[in-house]
Amino acid sequence: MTKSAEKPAIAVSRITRKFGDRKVLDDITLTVPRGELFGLLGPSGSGKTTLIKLITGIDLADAGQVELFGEPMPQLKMLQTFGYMAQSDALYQELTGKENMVFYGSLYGLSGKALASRIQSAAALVNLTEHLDKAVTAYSGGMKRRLSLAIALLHEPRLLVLDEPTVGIDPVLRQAIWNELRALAQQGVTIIVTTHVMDEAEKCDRLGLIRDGKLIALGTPEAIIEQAGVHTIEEAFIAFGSRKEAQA
Ligand SMILES: Nc1ncnc2c1ncn2[C@@H]1O[C@H](COP(=O)(O)OP(=O)(O)OP(=O)(O)O)[C@@H](O)[C@H]1O
Repeated sequence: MTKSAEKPAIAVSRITRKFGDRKVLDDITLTVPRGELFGLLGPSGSGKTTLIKLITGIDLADAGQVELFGEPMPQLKMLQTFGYMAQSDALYQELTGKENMVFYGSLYGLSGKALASRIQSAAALVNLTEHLDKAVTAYSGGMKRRLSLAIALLHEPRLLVLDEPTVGIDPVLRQAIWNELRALAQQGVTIIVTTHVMDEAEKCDRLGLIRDGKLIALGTPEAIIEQAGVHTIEEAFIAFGSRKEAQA
């Protein structure tokens, strides 16, 4: 076994990111072991997307380090390692769903039968098979999100980085997608997912609660609830948030 084979999927250490004088992320340390379904929960503007961008190497921290599978980020060769679903869909509107998938699949070096078969299974997973030949302009918001998720899954990455993947997706499909994420994690895929939906947070193996750029709690949903002495994640979030304010 090589040294990096023992390393966690994600290791974020002492990350700070400033925009102007404002610390949008403040000294965040976080480790996600391989095969974990990890949720980053926080209100709008708390820093979730910024942290996700630092993990993928799209953005650079002012201080601290990110490693994926033991490799320092950013690194071009690591692009093959993960599938990334951004908060806003990066889709070619005038192309069909399938053409978008062919384009992104070829960026990952997929072609021929392997690409066709991956497109088929990723599209089936998000229930888009019947819509693959329509132009993306004709897709609803939820369909675009589903296509983005299918694209993130195309090259069967061992890490999935998903920024609010279920926004605009109906409850039935949302449930199906979470079941699939769980199944992927069981197969050893590591998943980091941002959400501000409490019932989604409860489906994660572990959660990081983020508020004003600070990690205010970290643990399994049950442990976080217990530690806060409350009954729900929502109540725990409020409890940890007010403790932090009192400390400040
Ligand atoms: N490029 C930028 N320049 C200046 N400020 C930024 C930039 N990107 C993000 N911010 C600010 O950083 C803060 C955190 O933003 P971020 O997008 O990470 O939050 P979030 O938790 O993902 O929110 P949401 O759930 O609404 O997407 C916000 O106040 C945002 O306005």
